[in-house]
Amino acid sequence: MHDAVMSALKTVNDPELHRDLVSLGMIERAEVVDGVAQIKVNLTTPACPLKGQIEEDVRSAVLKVPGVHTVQVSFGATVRPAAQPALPGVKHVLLVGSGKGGVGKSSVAVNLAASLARDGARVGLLDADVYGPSVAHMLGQGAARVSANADRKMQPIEAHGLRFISMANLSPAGQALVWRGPMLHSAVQQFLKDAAWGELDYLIVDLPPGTGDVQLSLTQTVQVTGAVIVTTPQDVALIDAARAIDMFRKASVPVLGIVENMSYFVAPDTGNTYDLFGRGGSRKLGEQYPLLGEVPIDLDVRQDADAGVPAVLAHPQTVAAQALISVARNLAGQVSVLAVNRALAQSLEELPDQLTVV
Ligand SMILES: Nc1ncnc2c1ncn2[C@@H]1O[C@H](COP(=O)(O)OP(=O)(O)OP(=O)(O)O)[C@@H](O)[C@H]1O
Repeated sequence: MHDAVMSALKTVNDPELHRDLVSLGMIERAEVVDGVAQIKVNLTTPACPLKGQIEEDVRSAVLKVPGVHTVQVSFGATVRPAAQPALPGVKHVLLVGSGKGGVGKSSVAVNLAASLARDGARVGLLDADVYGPSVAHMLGQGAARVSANADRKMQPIEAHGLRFISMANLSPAGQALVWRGPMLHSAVQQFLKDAAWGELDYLIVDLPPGTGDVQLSLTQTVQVTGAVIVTTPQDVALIDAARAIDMFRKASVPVLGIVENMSYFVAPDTGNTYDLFGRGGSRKLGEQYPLLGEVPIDLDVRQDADAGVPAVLAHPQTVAAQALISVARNLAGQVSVLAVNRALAQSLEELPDQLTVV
């Protein structure tokens, strides 16, 4: 019976990875007792965007096995690391960048991090927007101060199920930073390497807007899995977003997708939708970059940020929060695809050596 169930599961493909669940090592348990099959699928991310579809496909495949009348599907998740871990204990470093300031990059970074943590991932958030650090404020921790632990490492602050570090928690409130490139480089290095991040599935980095020293320094300091570009849909923002994409391309950082923020506005009184800045404009950036989602302008996103609770936690049912949750899941899906494909490519590279040994 077990063999028959495994054969049935071999016909189910992960919709994003395009390989079957058995070869991908995603079947953690497959048991049948008195006609009841219990299947536990170990997803490649707890924020899997296609969990529902996988559940349906597993159920219908296993129901075809003679003698099975009920299928119970449960899920676990283990995030697959990049070929080389970014930092000790950190599986993926994901950069959130933008060409221009004010497009909602920090809001997206904070909500992405909170959404991934809400789905069960271990998440860190590094506010590398050293000139305008807003992450601490958006997480309601503007007054908190970073302390050193027993190993004299910076201890990230915990809030809303994630860990974060921001320059705002190091420098006295309200003081501007007047630092030159090399100092910024070393500050970012310290945030990354001298902080006790612990075990993380994703370390989200909120970059300063544009294409400057901090961005370059980060891509050179650690093995980054990929970058997300946040833009608004109007042409002036897209021109700068294209520049940011080009910077990542030159630094060999894969662009995992685009987030179109302030994409449209739904009037709360009439329900009418207005495309204030020309919704869908980010498609002009090119077909090769997945559009991770379109986030509308929403009063809650701004008010929740000012109240220190990310909208995906404070008002998860609103259209904007749902869009942000879906952006986070689509991003997690892209990361899984990249990690699994890299692991496969690596195992293929190793194959000739193994054959020689045999
Ligand atoms: N979808 C949205 N709906 C409503 N308000 C938003 C939305 N996205 C961002 N905002 C608001 O717009 C303002 C700017 O957002 P945010 O600070 O995230 O932008 P940014 O791109 O990180 O800016 P900078 O690069 O200058 O740091 C904030 O007040 C934020 O609350």
